[in-house]
Amino acid sequence: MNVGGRHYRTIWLNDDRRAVDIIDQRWLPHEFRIVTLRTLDDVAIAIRDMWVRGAPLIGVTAAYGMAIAMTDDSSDTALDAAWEKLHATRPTAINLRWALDAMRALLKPLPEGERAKAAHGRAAEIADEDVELNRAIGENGLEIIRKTASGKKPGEPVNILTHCNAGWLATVDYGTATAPIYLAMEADIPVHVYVDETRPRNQGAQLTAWEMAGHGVPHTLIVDNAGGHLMQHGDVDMVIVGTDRTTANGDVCNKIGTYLKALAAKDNGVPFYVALPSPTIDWTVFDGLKEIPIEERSGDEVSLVWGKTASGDIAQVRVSPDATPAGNPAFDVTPARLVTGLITERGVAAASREGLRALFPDR
Ligand SMILES: CSC[C@H]1O[C@H](OP(=O)(O)O)[C@H](O)[C@@H]1O
Repeated sequence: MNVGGRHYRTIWLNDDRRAVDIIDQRWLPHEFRIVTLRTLDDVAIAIRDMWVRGAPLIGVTAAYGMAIAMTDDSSDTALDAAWEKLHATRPTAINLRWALDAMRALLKPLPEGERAKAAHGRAAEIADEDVELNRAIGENGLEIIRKTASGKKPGEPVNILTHCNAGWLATVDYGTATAPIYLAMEADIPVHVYVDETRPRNQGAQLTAWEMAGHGVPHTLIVDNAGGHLMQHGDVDMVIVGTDRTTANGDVCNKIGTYLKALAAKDNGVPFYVALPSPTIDWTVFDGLKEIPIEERSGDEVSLVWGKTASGDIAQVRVSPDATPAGNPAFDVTPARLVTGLITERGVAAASREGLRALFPDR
C-alpha cells in the first residue's frame, strides 16, 4: 500500500539479502518505523510482541524466520529448533503453523548446504502468494459490495463495519477484510467504513483508521460497543472481518469481540462476512469453540494504553487502579451459524463443510 506516495509491503528482504525489514506496527499511527530482523530471536520477538501481527503476516514473517535460521545453521537440529521457537510465539493464528510446516516440508529432504537459499526462495513465494490471494479475495468481496450498492440511492455509500485490523498491515499487502473495500474505492463505488477501535490493543483505532485515512476511504472510528446500536438503527449494510483460524465447517476464530458483532448482526439481519485466504483454514478442526487455542495475553495490555501526549511524545498510561487484575483473552470463536459467507480467493463459500468443500474439493 502507498505510504507518503511510496508503495510498501509490510515485510521485505533487507539489502543484505538475508535479514528482513518490517514496519514496526507498535508505533503506528503516530510514527512510521522500519526495523530490521537479523536473527531468529529477532523474528520470534517481533511476532510474540506484535511488532508484526495479523494471521497471514505472522505466517510470512515466520517463514522468513526459518530462512534466517537456516542461513546461520542449516542442521536438522537447528531446523527443528527454529520451528519450535517460532511456533511458540502465538498459538491461535493457524497461518503460523501452516507456514512453518510448509517450510520444514521443503527443507527437511534437502542437503544442508541447499537449505538457506531454498528457504529464502520459499519465504518469498509465500509472501507473493499472500498478495495474490488477498487480491482475489478483494475481487470476490467486491461483487458483494457492488450488489449492495445497487440497492442504495445514487451516491449513498455502502456502510461497512469492520473489527480489529484485517488490513494490509495484517498481511503482506491488500489485507483480507479491507481488500474488497480498497477495490470498491478503485471501482468508484461509494463506501464508508465503521472502524471498531478494538480494545485492548486498539488495532482498529491505531492501524485500520491509519490505513483508511492513508487510502482516502471515508471512515468513522467507533467504540467496540457501538456496533450493535448502529446495526439496530440501520446504519450498517454489512460486516466484513478477518480471521485467524477458520474450521473446516466454518467456525471463525478472530479478535475478541467479533462474536458479539456477529450476534448483533444476526439479530438485526445484517450480513456478516469473513474474508480469509485458504491458509487460514484449519482443515483438521471441526469445533472451533472446543478445539481452537485462545491466546491469553498480558493483562497489562488492558490496564495500560499507548498514545501520543499533548506535547507529541509517545507514552503509556494506566487506565485502571494499580492493583486491579485484568483478563485478556485475545480471540473468540464465532459459530458458523452466525456467518453469512466466507470470502475466499476461490469465491464466497457458505460457512459449512459443504460450502468450503465446494470451493476446495481437494481438502
Ligand atoms: C487477516 S488476519 C487479521 C486478524 O489478526 C488480528 O489479530 P492480531 O492483531 O492479534 O494478530 C485480528 O484477529 C484480525 O482479524
